[in-house]
Amino acid sequence: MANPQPFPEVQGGGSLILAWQIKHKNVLVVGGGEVAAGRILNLLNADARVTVVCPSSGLNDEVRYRIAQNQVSHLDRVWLPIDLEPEKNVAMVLTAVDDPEASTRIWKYCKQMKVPANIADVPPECDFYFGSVHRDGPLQIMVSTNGNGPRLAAQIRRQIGEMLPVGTGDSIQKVGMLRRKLRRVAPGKATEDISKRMAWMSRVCDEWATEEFNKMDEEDMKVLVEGYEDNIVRSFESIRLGATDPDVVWQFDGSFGWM
Ligand SMILES: C[C@@]1(CC(=O)O)C2=NC(=C\c3[nH]c(c(CCC(=O)O)c3CC(=O)O)Cc3[nH]c(c(CC(=O)O)c3CCC(=O)O)/C=C3\N/C(=C\2)[C@@H](CCC(=O)O)[C@]3(C)CC(=O)O)/[C@H]1CCC(=O)O
Ligand SMILES: NC(=O)c1ccc[n+]([C@@H]2O[C@H](COP(=O)([O-])OP(=O)(O)OC[C@H]3O[C@@H](n4cnc5c(N)ncnc54)[C@H](O)[C@@H]3O)[C@@H](O)[C@H]2O)c1
Repeated sequence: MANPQPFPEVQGGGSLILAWQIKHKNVLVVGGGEVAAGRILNLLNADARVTVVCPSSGLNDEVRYRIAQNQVSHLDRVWLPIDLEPEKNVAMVLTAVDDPEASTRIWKYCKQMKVPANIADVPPECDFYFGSVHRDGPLQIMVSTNGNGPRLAAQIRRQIGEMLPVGTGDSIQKVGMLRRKLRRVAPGKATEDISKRMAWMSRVCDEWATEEFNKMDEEDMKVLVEGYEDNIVRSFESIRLGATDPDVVWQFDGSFGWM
């Protein structure tokens, strides 16, 4: 039966998928094996400040490399409650250890100290799950199966990645540059300024193809933003052809380019 309400239907049982801004915050990773190595890479990609607590004898090559490169700090021992002292300002704990009792101890202590934690492999001891992430510059797509099939999540993530046109990340980067340029040109903070900026930017995103953003250079951006005050969104084609009327895509001058 069709949904009688005009509002989206609630589908409980999912996760709240967010993009956690962990940049420059302290994260404690317990364990230094293969799973820890994957988690550390995710954290470094998000500019977190990472401390790994793990006896040297247990480090795998990748974690050892991150430590040697000073990409992460290292405590050469097993986890201790002092690792979560309030002055250490730990924003998040990730454990990837092969000792379930230690894992549960760490989880309970994290709850006592009110620090969000993920205990790899133990869903009931996770404030949040990891997902499989496709990364292309500023673009991140996370696939979660909500604990049903992590390996399938990785397969789906690969399929999604293969579907996307080459250069999608670069196109998004350009949109980011355009939005920053627009806010420099029109920095207003009043509600009507924000509404106008958002409406114009939404039109640009709807009217321009992703590949056109990819090709857009500094000069194109400048010309496009010049239309902002008058609420004009010129097409990529008209900008490249140098036409001034936004509705005139191309005016034939009879020259076929010979004059
Ligand atoms: C996505 C990914 C991210 C990452 O880890 O970074 C991730 N697991 C990955 C791989 C993977 N994990 C496991 C296998 C072996 C094959 C298999 O069992 O399927 C493989 C495949 C492999 O190794 O190839 C074993 C496993 N995993 C969990 C349990 C416990 C359980 O299910 O109860 C068991 C043991 C089951 C048992 O005892 O038999 C639990 C979790 N694993 C999650 C995330 C969370 C749910 C995410 C979701 O559902 O989408 C959740 C709930 C908690 C968490 O850990 O955050 C990463 C792929 C990254 C990538 O490659 O892109
Ligand atoms: N969720 C997932 O994606 C996923 C996938 C595969 C495995 N796992 C599970 O994650 C855990 C880790 O897997 P792995 O392959 O990295 O194992 P691993 O054996 O390679 O690494 C375990 C690490 O934990 C360290 N360690 C053990 N006790 C410790 C303690 N008290 N304090 C600090 N460090 C300690 C060891 O020295 C070692 O570095 C296992 O429980 C595994 O079953 C999870």
